[in-house]
Amino acid sequence: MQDKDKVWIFDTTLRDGEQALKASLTEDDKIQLAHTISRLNVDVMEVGFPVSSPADFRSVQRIATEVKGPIICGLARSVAKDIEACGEALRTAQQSRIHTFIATSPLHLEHKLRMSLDDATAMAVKSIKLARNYTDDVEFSCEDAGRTPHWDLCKIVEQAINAGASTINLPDTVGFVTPDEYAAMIRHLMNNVPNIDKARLSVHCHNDLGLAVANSVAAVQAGARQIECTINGIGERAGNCSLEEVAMIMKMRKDHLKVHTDIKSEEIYRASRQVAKICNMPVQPNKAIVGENAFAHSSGIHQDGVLKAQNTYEIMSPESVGVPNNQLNMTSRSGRHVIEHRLEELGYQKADYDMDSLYESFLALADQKGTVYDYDLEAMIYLNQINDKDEKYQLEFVNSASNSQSVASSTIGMVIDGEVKQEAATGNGPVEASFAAIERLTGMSVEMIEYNLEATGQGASSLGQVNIIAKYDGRPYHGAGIAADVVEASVRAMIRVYNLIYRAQKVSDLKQQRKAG
Ligand SMILES: CC(=O)SCCNC(=O)CCNC(=O)[C@H](O)C(C)(C)COP(=O)(O)OP(=O)(O)OC[C@H]1O[C@@H](n2cnc3c(N)ncnc32)[C@H](O)[C@@H]1OP(=O)(O)O
Ligand SMILES: CC(C)C(=O)C(=O)O
Repeated sequence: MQDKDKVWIFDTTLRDGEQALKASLTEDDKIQLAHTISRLNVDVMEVGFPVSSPADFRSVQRIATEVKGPIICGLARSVAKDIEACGEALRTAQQSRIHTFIATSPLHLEHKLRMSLDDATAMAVKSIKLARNYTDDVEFSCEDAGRTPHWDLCKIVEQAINAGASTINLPDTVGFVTPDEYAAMIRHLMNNVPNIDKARLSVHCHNDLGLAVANSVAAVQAGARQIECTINGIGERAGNCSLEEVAMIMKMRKDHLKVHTDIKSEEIYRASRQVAKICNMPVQPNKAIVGENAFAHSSGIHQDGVLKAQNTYEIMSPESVGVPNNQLNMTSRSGRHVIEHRLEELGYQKADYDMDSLYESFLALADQKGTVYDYDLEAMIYLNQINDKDEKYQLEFVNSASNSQSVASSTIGMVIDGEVKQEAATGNGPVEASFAAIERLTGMSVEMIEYNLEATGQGASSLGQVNIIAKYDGRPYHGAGIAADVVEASVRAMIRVYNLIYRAQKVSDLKQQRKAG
């Protein structure tokens, strides 16, 4: 018995998503991503366009052999050689689908394909029949359906279903239509194609006007039961409908939409991080569901609300999408409640500090540097003021050398407690060599958690900004450095980290003394 309220999730991260990447993914990258996507419990996974290159053919073939669970799908134009390559690449899959397509809009027919709708229909029918020799599961897409007259869609879709297609996809290829128009198109087909009950209707939306998710939801409300989407919304141009967003909309608004998916939402965050990393496509911080700020609260009124009842400002729990916890960022927009809460978590009682004066120092520091971290809070309690000018470690000079034929070397000069000292070290690159020299100078070794380099400005006047998160004794420290030279910017960021560690050690000594006394 078919579950009429289930919306199939068709992931196309490795096909449409991959089309948008600057650097190609290796076969191993694709296998790794395919396993991750299958853990999400998607229904179908489109993993490539086998005819397009020998490497794509091989990776589809490997995924078909190695990845179990979802239906493995490949894309093919409505031409015999594409279908044959696709069928061959998918041969070893437990369940396979051939997805074939042809454009149907007057614009694409006239200028791109240079043929009539009847000719395109004949090619589609022939291809679907050929595809059925390889698998019973054939999907047909009317490319640019969003700009195709509805009655034209009806004609080709009816014939495609008669030829053996069991999924009919109506893509808004260029992200042009609005949700009400898209819903009307779905309804038109449902009401006017006589054999429509023999196929599942699918949607594939692009995000050129930022409507991919809204259009997909509108189509589901109108009766579509498959959404094509990608993790983090990656894809051609402005991308595709984002998998995590539609999956969570269906989950969080089941009360209203009355449909569901089989997505294991707790796997979303891991998948998003992996796609961002392997595809080298960072996620914008304010991206819904998976952005760095999606579960971060930065203003006092929100933080106070969340501390009193999490759902005041969180419509879903971070754990439900696999994010370990929410974040209460301490900034100049924070209030006293969150500071008190954080200090309580760190083991402090109200009697340990005077909130009014602490809050004053907090605001001054937050205005100056943005985010205030735990070690800053503790330093405010134990040290009357945080004066960055007389820090323990100060950079005197960086002298690094690197070339493509040998290891890099670096000599760092630092003023430590007023005395100039220098050390040299080697490494795989000048940054690594510099960090090794700093380690020698300070006698302390840190564990690098994150290293981020960004260029600010353009051309000759551009600056490198380096942000580092490094752990020492189990605690993360954040350092930033800016300089025209990226090695120097890295060194400055790392020295900042060492100064914070030194300050935290001083605080810890004072803590011990206070306890003892
Ligand atoms: C909307 C989408 O995302 S569709 C998928 C887009 N993905 C890709 O294009 C990635 C894979 N593509 C490729 O590797 C190559 O473009 C190939 C192998 C498919 C074709 O390469 P080439 O033969 O060199 O052709 P090229 O890409 O320059 O042009 C496309 C040809 O396919 C035709 N074509 C386009 N779509 C279709 C279709 N659905 N069915 C049949 N023919 C089509 C075009 O009209 C053009 O034909 P022409 O050479 O007779 O003018
Ligand atoms: C091939 C189809 C499904 C497509 O990618 C599009 O129309 O955007």
